[in-house]
Amino acid sequence: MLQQKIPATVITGFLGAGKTTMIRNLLQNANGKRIALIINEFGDLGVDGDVLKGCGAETCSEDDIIELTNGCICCTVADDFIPTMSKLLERENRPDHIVIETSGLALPQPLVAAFNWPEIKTQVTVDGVITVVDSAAVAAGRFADDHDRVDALRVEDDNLDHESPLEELFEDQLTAADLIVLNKTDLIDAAGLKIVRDEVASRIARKPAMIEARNGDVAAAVLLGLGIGTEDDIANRKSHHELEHENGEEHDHDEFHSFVVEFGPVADPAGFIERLKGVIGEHDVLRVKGFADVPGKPMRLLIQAVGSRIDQYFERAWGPGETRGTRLVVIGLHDMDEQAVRAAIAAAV
Ligand SMILES: Nc1nc2c(ncn2[C@@H]2O[C@H](COP(=O)(O)OP(=O)(O)OP(=O)(O)O)[C@@H](O)[C@H]2O)c(=O)[nH]1
Repeated sequence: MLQQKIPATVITGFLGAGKTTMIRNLLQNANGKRIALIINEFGDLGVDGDVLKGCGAETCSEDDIIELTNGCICCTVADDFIPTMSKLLERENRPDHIVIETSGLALPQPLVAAFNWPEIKTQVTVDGVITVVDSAAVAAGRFADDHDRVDALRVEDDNLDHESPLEELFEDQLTAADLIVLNKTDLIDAAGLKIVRDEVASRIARKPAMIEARNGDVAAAVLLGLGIGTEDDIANRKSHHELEHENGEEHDHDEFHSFVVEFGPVADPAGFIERLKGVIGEHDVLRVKGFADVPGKPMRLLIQAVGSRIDQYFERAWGPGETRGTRLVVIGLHDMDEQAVRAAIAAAV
């Protein structure tokens, strides 16, 4: 008997838009559907996987959460993604649905195109691509505000054929979408939301549905079961890179840079967060996430910075064999001064 294809939902969106938060919600209201999750992160700390493993949803056990940390999924399709999918499909206990969280810097197009590879196409179909948008960041002009800077760089470097890397990625992720989730609407008012809707609509020729959300709280029935089969249409949703390099030049992430800072205990977390905010603002850091060791506290402190907005909460107890320590991933544009940021964070502790 021919097995039914397993639907796979691709969740994309820029750094910190709320992908992991939405997936966490999804796992907790998946109505008994068994979900396998493939998570890809930029920066190799595996924070998202940790956050999701800790969510305790019965519909997705730790075995069902697979982390791909060898770089952005769009660049490691052949080496990483296809073998992972093949292994998943060989399992006796196949999932009802596969959810893939791309890194915030990934282009969804090569990933979706991989579903046309023969070994995958017969068994899985892309249920839909969902693009999560940080509405507050869009309203603040985050993806459109550095035209001057890019123009200045272009004067310095004739080879620069890109628009702003943030803007380009934002458009590429929207271009791939079957459904757009305008997240973080709690941070803006009605006028801001109108700006976001107009801005998003102006970036894409197709008109996928747009829904609004807070903390990624969207019913599973809305996210899963779109039934689009996006792999058949992905050639019509080309990224800037594909349009510019039809000759097959490799795509890379040279526009962005990430590193991990590690240090000891943070005795004054409130003060540290405040000072970290300053460092982020001064050096235009895009994203910081990781865990801190707060002396006297049995739990580790999760730190999540998106631009200079920082969330923090005690996430889970340090394990018995686990070495306490503070480890943060820092992500910025390629010209971020790593040594200066390292020194500034060290001074902020
Ligand atoms: N105020 C507010 N914060 C949110 C909302 N959704 C997510 N966040 C916060 O935004 C931060 C980033 O959320 P994540 O879900 O980790 O974002 P992500 O897209 O998975 O991030 P990357 O994997 O780094 O690309 C976290 O601190 C979340 O708690 C929202 O609707 N409103």
